[in-house]
Amino acid sequence: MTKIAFGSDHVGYILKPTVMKYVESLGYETVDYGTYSDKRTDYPIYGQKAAEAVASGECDLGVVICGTGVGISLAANKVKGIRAVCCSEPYSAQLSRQHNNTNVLAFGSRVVGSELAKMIVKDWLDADFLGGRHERRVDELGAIEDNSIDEFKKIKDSNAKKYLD
Ligand SMILES: O=C(CO)[C@H](O)[C@H](O)[C@H](O)COP(=O)(O)O
Repeated sequence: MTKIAFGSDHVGYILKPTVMKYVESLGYETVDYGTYSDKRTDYPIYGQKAAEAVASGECDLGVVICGTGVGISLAANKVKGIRAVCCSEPYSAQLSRQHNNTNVLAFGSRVVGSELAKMIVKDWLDADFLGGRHERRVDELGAIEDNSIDEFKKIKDSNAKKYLD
């Protein structure tokens, strides 16, 4: 069963249980990496926890929530191997999976209500990475992260079959 890591700060905590319950109703397993109350705390802590669960393979994907989604998405993206998207509508969520192979979704409980949050999560989870030319670009993101972009460009310029699209 696909396992989804959840993380939030105190503001995202307001929306998190509703979204977790909905994701479970879709047939996914969920794991809550905190925070576990509305006591003021800091989003980087929980963005990192959820992102590391995805990066390590402990979970398959992650959903992180703060006030706007911005701060906690920034935190998640600091973890190697994480491609976190912050969005407030389903279209970007879907395309972020199809084109960018995102593995963490972020949004803000001060920005979206529970019903729109459910739509965003469902469209994100339902979408699949399209590969092809998009794979080259995602690999390029990884090369930047690994500080190996020069090596990557050699592979790309060699017209490696993988990147002919
Ligand atoms: O919404 C945010 C901007 O990214 C943060 O993630 C926090 O949720 C927000 O800054 C918390 O604000 P508070 O005034 O400390 O409750």
